[in-house]
Amino acid sequence: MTDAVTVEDLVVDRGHRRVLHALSCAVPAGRVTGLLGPSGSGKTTLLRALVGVQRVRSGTVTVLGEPAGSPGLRARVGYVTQSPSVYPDLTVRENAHYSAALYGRGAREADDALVAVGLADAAGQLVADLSGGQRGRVSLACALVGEPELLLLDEPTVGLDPVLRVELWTRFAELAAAGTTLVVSSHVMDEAGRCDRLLLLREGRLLADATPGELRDDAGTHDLEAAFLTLVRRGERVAA
Ligand SMILES: Nc1ncnc2c1ncn2[C@@H]1O[C@H](COP(=O)(O)OP(=O)(O)OP(=O)(O)O)[C@@H](O)[C@H]1O
Repeated sequence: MTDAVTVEDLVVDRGHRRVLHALSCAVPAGRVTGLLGPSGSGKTTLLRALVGVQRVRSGTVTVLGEPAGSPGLRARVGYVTQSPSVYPDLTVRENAHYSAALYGRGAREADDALVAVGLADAAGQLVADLSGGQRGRVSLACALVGEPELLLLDEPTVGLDPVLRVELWTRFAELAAAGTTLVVSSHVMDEAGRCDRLLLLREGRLLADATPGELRDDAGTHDLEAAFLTLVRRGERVAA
């Protein structure tokens, strides 16, 4: 299996503090990789480094064979930030169609993206009138419409009800099956089981790079949250 992303010895400082400590990892192509870890562990910072918008102190980040942030990657990498990047004074459909135009796609792709995020019925509504969860889904639709090879999603399921969460994870699996590489950050461990591979971050260090099954076997528990805690405690014992 080839890797869509490789990170080697990545060091990032933010606000005079070291946020990523010589982090090395890889993201397999055509799979859903979960980026899991507590709040403040460095998930967003790592995603920003993959997009190429994060100032890095040292290390290398290679994305789809090119250095992260290379101009040639702009149309090949989609990034959905935690706060929705949408136009509130446009309707849902207008937002999707505008993004489609930017990516050289048509109205059909824009409408398909709205169906994929469950917003077809809200297409005529102004984004300003939507709930936070709905706005997040408009943002996701705007990234999907460009059909990027690598899709980076920062906590895309926050604020969504359980039905929508399951539907979106199903959609992520479908995208991966069609060849898209996805990196999905979350601090909800019950979502970890839906990923093909997991990168577990804690305080800017990689605690584990494994499949959910490997993690369960290693920690001797079926519960991924418990497995994560076992790894944390093991790390603390080693450090002590
Ligand atoms: N703009 C900034 N300036 C200075 N420090 C920052 C900035 N943004 C984040 N940090 C710090 O970097 C560290 C990692 O933050 P990051 O946002 O990457 O974590 P995260 O795992 O994505 O958290 P969350 O799940 O809460 O979004 C934190 O200690 C945070 O305080």
